[in-house]
Amino acid sequence: MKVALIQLAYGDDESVVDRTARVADLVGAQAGHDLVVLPELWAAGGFDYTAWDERAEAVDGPVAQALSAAARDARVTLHGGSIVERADAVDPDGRGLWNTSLVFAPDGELVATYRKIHRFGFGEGEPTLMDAGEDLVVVDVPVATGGTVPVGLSTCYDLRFPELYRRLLDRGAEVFVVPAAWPRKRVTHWTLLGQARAVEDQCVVLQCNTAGTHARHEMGGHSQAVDATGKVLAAAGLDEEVLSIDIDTAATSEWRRAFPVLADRRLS
Ligand SMILES: NC(=O)CCC(=O)C(=O)O
Repeated sequence: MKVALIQLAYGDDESVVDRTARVADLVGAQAGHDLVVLPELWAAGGFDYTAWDERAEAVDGPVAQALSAAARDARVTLHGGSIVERADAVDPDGRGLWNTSLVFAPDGELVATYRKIHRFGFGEGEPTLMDAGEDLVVVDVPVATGGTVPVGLSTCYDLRFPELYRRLLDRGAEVFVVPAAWPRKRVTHWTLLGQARAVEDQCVVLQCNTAGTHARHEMGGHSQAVDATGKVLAAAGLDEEVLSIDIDTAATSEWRRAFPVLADRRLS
């Protein structure tokens, strides 16, 4: 499976319209990959809390439409990072906004949505402004060499909750995708936890972080692809960068057979 992780950098001065056009061009340049991944909340701004309400949109809103067209033009499965989703049907006790990932097929069809389950902010930001997602999502991504790969979805702060990944594993995931807006000051946790999830669940982990500084938060970059043995296949630095990785997906089941630690679980 050929994967591109687009570690996007942005600041406070670029409009959402300009950033969306730039992202569409970056996705367009990834034709030939099976799966292209963008970071969390790249259009709304990962830590730009005050802009989220104004930048919220439906899953068929302007950013989603641009992503759909970009997936179709490049003929790739596109994990569009996430948007601030505003839904039509809202629980009267809820906030009516979610941090929602959108996955588009190579024909541009929206094939999966995932609402971030663990909200980051300790009483600020996400927990006060957004509702928590409840549903686990595993999506089958087609690969040019034949067949599909089951990919489990998660977002940023979710990475700190290993039980989520165990449940995705139990739903058949062989790859975990983690788009993020993870700050530089905790980036060692980001790289370490990604490798831990790969080792403990014997899954490939694809982490796509944000770069640059926005809303006074310096982002950590260091996107990475980790194989099911915990080996780092590719790693980015601090700046905007696209990682292109060829993943041997058959190696995951070979490793699970050779080192069958998951068969020794006793508390599932
Ligand atoms: N956007 C996020 O979920 C940030 C998570 C984070 O900074 C952390 O877990 O540390």
